[in-house]
Amino acid sequence: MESEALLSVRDLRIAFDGAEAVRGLSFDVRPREALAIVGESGAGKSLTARALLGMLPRGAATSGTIRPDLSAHRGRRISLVPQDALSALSPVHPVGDQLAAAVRSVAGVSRAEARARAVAALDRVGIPDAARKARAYPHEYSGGMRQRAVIAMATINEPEIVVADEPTTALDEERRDQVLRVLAERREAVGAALVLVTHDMDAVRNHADRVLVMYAGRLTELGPVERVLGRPRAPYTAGLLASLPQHASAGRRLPALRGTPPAPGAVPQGCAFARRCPLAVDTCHRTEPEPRQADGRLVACHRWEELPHPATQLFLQERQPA
Ligand SMILES: Nc1ncnc2c1ncn2[C@@H]1O[C@H](COP(=O)(O)OP(=O)(O)OP(=O)(O)O)[C@@H](O)[C@H]1O
Repeated sequence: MESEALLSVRDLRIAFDGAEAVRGLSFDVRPREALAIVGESGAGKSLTARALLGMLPRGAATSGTIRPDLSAHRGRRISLVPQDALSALSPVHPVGDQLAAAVRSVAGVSRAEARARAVAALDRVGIPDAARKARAYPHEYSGGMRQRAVIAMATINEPEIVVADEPTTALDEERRDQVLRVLAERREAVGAALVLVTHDMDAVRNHADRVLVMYAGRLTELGPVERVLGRPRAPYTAGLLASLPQHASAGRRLPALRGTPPAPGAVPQGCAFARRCPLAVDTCHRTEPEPRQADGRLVACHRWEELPHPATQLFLQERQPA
């Protein structure tokens, strides 16, 4: 496994004022794979993604290792597609100039050549009339087009890894899949791996090879998408999937995870999910489970063998009054 890693994260910890938001996370990113990171708000997904880029917020204290360290090669070997395209583009320069500048920051090419590459890159992400649009400013683009331009920017220098942090959250539903398809197409064309932070399980199903499920700053489950989503082994993953709208039906309540995740610095002893877990026993409240290999994935749960399949009912019953 080590030898196939493009990037290895080991025992990553990220804390603010002593409160750990990421608590000992280890995983690999493999060449050309699409790795999705999912979990409820506050799980530490964005921090993890940004740590790969060396773009953590001020005040973050980190330990552990990320190898190789690509933070000095941002825009070349590793690039970011953020949630908000406007934060990735300068408002005061035409989009084509920004792409051309990105090209010239790595390749010793003429202005004309950089410009031609910028236009071609915009064309490839489906910007109509790319030569003209290259002269326009970001505010003259629609939201979906801006996000495509950012994808063009993030892939123009053929990086090894593209990190996309909720890249479609700001878009309407119709545009989301289009933008994800463009992202998949471009990163495949340049041979880059993708790390995709998302809340959208359809995006995971349609666009990722493996999925890392995070809870309270830790790995809960990590493995191939079809295995993990098809038959989750961690109760948390099962609860997350059970909470999706497709499990609601006439006259039935939507199954749901009770409660909320613990805040950094207030994580209880034992498994951080135990208080919300329908399968928790004493051990779960005492000892934090370490990730281990089980059924073709990594799972951090003392009770993974007891989880029924499908587990939806387990979460539905939890919500019903006694
Ligand atoms: N700049 C910061 N200062 C202090 N604490 C922070 C900061 N950024 C993040 N945190 C803490 O780390 C936790 C995890 O943040 P992160 O952005 O990684 O969550 P996330 O899983 O990406 O959530 P979301 O899905 O809402 O984006 C936050 O809930 C917060 O407690």
